[in-house]
Amino acid sequence: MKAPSGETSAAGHRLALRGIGVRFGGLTALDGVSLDVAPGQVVGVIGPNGAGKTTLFNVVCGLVRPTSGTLELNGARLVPQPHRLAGLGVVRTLQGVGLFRGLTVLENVMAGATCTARTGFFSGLLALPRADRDERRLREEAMAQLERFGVAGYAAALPGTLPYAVGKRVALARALAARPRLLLLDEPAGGLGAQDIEELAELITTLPREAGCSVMLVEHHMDLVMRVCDRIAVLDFGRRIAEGTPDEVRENPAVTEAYLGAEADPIPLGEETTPPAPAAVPFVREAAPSAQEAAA
Ligand SMILES: Nc1ncnc2c1ncn2[C@@H]1O[C@H](COP(=O)(O)OP(=O)(O)OP(=O)(O)O)[C@@H](O)[C@H]1O
Repeated sequence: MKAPSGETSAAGHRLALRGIGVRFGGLTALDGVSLDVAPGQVVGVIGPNGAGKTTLFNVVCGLVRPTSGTLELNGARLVPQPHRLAGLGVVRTLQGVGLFRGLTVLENVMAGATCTARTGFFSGLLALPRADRDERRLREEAMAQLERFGVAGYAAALPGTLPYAVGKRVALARALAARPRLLLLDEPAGGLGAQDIEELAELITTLPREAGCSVMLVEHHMDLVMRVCDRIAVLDFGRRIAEGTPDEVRENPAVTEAYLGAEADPIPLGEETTPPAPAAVPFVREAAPSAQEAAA
C-alpha cells in the first residue's frame, strides 16, 4: 500500500472516495459512491438497513475490495490493507465492543498504542532498554486514556467481565491511544443509553480540534448523527441519494422517502433507536490532548 504523501493537516487526514462500486455476486451493494472527509470534519454515513453503509466502511478499512472506483488519503492513492491502516494513522472501532478477550483492559489499550512505539517486535523480545522505555510510555498513555474515559478502575479486568457501556469506552480509549489522524467509528452509539450517547456526542465533536483527527461515522442513531456531523452522506440501495449539512439532509425529500418508504426498520429522523440505560461514569473526564501534545 502506498503511504499517503500528499499535504497533511493538523486537524487530521483527508479521505476521498470516488465512484466506489461493490458487487457481491449478482448483488450491487455500492454503485458509484463518492464521499469526502476533509481535515477537521466529522462526516456521517446514514441510510436504511441494507443501504451499503457497512460495505462502504469495510472498503475504507480494506476488508472489502471495491469492484470499481478509487480511494485517496491526503491526495495519494490508497489501497487499504487492514493490518497496515494504523501505521497510516487510520483507526477503526467495531460494531459492538471488539476487545481482545484474552488481554486485560489495560493491555487492550496498550495494544492500541503499540503502533506509536518506536521499537519493533525484536527489540521487545530482546528486552533492549528502548523497548523498556516504550513499554513504560505505552502503559502510562494507556492508563491516561482509561482515566480520560472514566474507566481506569477496570484496568486489570478482562473484557468478558465488563458492562457493555464500559466495554465501548475501553474500545474508544484503545482507538484514541493509537493517535488516529482519521477515526472510523462503526455504530459507536449502538447499545448505549441516553447519558452515554450525550457524552459520546460531546467527545466526537471535540476530536478534530483536540485529538487532531477527522472522523467518518456510520450510525443509526439519528439524533447523534445530526448533532455531531459537519456533513452527512445518505445511502439507499447502494447509491448516494443525498449529501450535505445536517439541515440540508434533514430537509431533503429523497431522504425522508428513503427512510419512510423502506419496508424494514424505518428510521425516522430524530428518533431514538437505542434503548435507554443508566450511565455509571462520565464518558470523558477531561479534554483530549492537542495534536501537538499527543505528538510530543
Ligand atoms: N459479504 C456479503 N455477501 C453478500 N451480500 C452482502 C455481503 N455484505 C453485505 N451484503 C449485502 O449488501 C447490501 C448492503 O449491506 P450493508 O451491510 O453494507 O448495508 P448497511 O447499510 O450497513 O445495513 P445495516 O444498516 O442493516 O447494517 C445488503 O443487501 C447486504 O445483504
